Amino acid sequence: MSVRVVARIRPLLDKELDKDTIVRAENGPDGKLNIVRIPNPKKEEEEFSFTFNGVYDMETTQEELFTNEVAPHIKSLFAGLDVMIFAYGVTGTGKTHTMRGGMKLFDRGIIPRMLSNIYRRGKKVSKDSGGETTVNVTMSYYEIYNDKVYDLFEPPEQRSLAGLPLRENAGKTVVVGLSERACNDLKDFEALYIEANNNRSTAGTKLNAQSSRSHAILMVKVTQTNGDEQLISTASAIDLAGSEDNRRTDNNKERLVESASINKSLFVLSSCIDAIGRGDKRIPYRESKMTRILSLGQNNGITIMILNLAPLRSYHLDTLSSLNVSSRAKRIEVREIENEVVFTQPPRKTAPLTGQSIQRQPLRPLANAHNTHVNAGAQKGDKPAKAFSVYTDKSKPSVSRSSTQPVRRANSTSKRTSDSAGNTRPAKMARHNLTGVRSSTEMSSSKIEELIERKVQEALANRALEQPAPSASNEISEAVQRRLEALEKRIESGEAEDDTRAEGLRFLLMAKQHKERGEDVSALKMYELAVPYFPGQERLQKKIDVLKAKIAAKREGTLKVSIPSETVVKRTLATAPIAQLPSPVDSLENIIEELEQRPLAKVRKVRTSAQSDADFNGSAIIQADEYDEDDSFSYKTSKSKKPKSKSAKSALRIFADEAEGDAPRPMTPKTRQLLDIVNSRNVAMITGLKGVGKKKANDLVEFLELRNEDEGGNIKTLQQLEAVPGLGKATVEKAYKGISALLV
Ligand SMILES: Nc1ncnc2c1ncn2[C@@H]1O[C@H](COP(=O)(O)OP(=O)(O)OP(=O)(O)O)[C@@H](O)[C@H]1O
Repeated sequence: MSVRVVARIRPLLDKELDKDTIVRAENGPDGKLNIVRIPNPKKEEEEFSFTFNGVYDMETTQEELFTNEVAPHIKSLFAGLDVMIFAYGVTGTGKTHTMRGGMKLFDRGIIPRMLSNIYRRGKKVSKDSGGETTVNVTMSYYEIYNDKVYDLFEPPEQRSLAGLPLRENAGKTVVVGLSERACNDLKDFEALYIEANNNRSTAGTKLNAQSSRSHAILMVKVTQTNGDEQLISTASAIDLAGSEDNRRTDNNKERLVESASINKSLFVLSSCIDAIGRGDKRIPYRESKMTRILSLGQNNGITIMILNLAPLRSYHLDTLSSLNVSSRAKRIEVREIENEVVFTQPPRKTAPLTGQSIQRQPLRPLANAHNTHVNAGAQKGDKPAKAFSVYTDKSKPSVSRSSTQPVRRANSTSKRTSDSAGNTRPAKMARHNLTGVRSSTEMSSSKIEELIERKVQEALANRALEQPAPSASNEISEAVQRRLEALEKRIESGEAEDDTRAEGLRFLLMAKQHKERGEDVSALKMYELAVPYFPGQERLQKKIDVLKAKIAAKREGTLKVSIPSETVVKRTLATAPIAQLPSPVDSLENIIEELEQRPLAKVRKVRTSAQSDADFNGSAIIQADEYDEDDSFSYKTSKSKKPKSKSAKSALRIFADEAEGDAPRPMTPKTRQLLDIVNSRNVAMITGLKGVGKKKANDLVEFLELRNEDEGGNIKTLQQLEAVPGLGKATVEKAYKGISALLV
């Protein structure tokens, strides 16, 4: 089954009533509303049309959207399928309104309605089983802000600056150290949801008075227990931050950096969608945390993408861009595989699923010691869970390691070694239709590859998880704690700036890679994303100008004639044959020219929204539950230097910052930049290093992933880098020398 992609056009806001609208919904040949039409920005008399699985026009109510798109899948959730719904679109187009909604009962968004529905269905399931099945609901809620993961149950002032790490386990992305809270009813949920939303990063921008500056991910885990059988499935609701054209937002520096991060992750998402569409072997999931978590095309269950659109002309080019991305997303296949029922021990009477028990470990030690942490947690059954799998519903025992489950697995208190060895693992009861899927004898080569890749990932993750837990855990925790504190102090005292520079450098690297591949539009985008990090950099600006000129010249020289996925419709008689009309992709290239012509707005002082997050009134949910008719529930770059000769002398100099004598010397900026890139674990960036190919980059990232955090996690010196298997001195030297070429 493919990702279901539906578009929702928001109504005009009061302040927009006199504005020109250009987006309209239309019936398809089957009589269903499933087409979005928008004029060609270059030729008003032509229209582009995009077909979706469903289109919701300005009049659509919250209830209609929920009833049509989400309610039918709650049954599937209880049948063991994971459900993921995410809202995508430009800033100010209604993503948060769609997912969270307003205060009034009728205005509630998908999330509160979904919870309401889950509780109702839970009661029904329990009733229908004569009380034998118990249903428990827990939730986790986190945001990805500036590419860092933060638990939304953690107030911002208590967050570790580094955020929570991600790990791959059993083919799924795991947020290590994320808390999971029990919410037995709507009242619990309401309290938790409001509390967490108050911790979300929002701010006022010119385009949206209360703009989400982060991607917010809500995970609702439904656990059904009947005797010693347990079925866990997860509903995820994701409110992505909106892409922004900073020439329209009047963003200040802080907003610009956020914006660059948002735009980068959304760019990576569209690159992933493109790569999946092309059938590439390598999908660039790892280039942003958001795409790692979404794992589009790798996840199982049901995936629904809601494309939010503003009908206004002022959004024209942005709207076209998001229509292009999302119309391609509907070709992504999602395996409709249910989670398996697993056997557990009978429920413990002392099960802690009451009230708002917090099922988490202190955050700080976790941030550095997650590998051993997870293991330790698995061995000490009485301790609260130390890690929560983002997609905890797979049947592997290691995944369901949260000791906070109302019912534990038969071996949840036993050692992980026996657990993961598989010999003593209790038999799983595969659901019949799952068996059907697995017993398929016709396995395509891509499926085999996928299977192998998954197995390798599992093996790697298990290896990481099975590293022996430290015996003197208290001592180590303290050591880790000290290191974290030192790290935080260093960050507070200015290293955060380095982080930011490294982020800017990342964009430059990606730009360079795109340029080398001849992808000029993408390269331009990356250079533009780098601008906020290197304000006033003339050379960067020159690169942008040269690329723009190149793109414009290319476009004029060879007008593309292909119309990839969608149709161009003439509204009036036009003389040009359809085949010669620019495709939507062409129009995207035109964006640049269009933007060039716009005057750069002066940076205005940005209002930080004084409004509290009062957009959601939980009591409305409770009220709703009572309604029967509610059926739902520069840095100063080292100036480009002349290439150094490959003399032994130069090699010595390269390593002089740490190699001479016993005491390490202070790190040179070039070394720091090289190590920043390496430690970013970003394959695309690492591949941008001179002399480092894809294989080396992948091996390096894998090495870093497996490296025990207690040994330092990151590579700290060039010598350590040299020692990485598969690299060696010559490669490191080459990469080091190539660094200056990457700088502007
Ligand atoms: N369907 C709708 N009906 C009524 N008002 C809406 C609708 N969709 C959006 N709005 C209003 O439009 C404004 C912007 O919506 P919202 O904050 O949800 O956008 P967003 O896409 O989440 O933006 P950002 O990416 O900046 O967070 C809000 O005032 C919201 O109440």
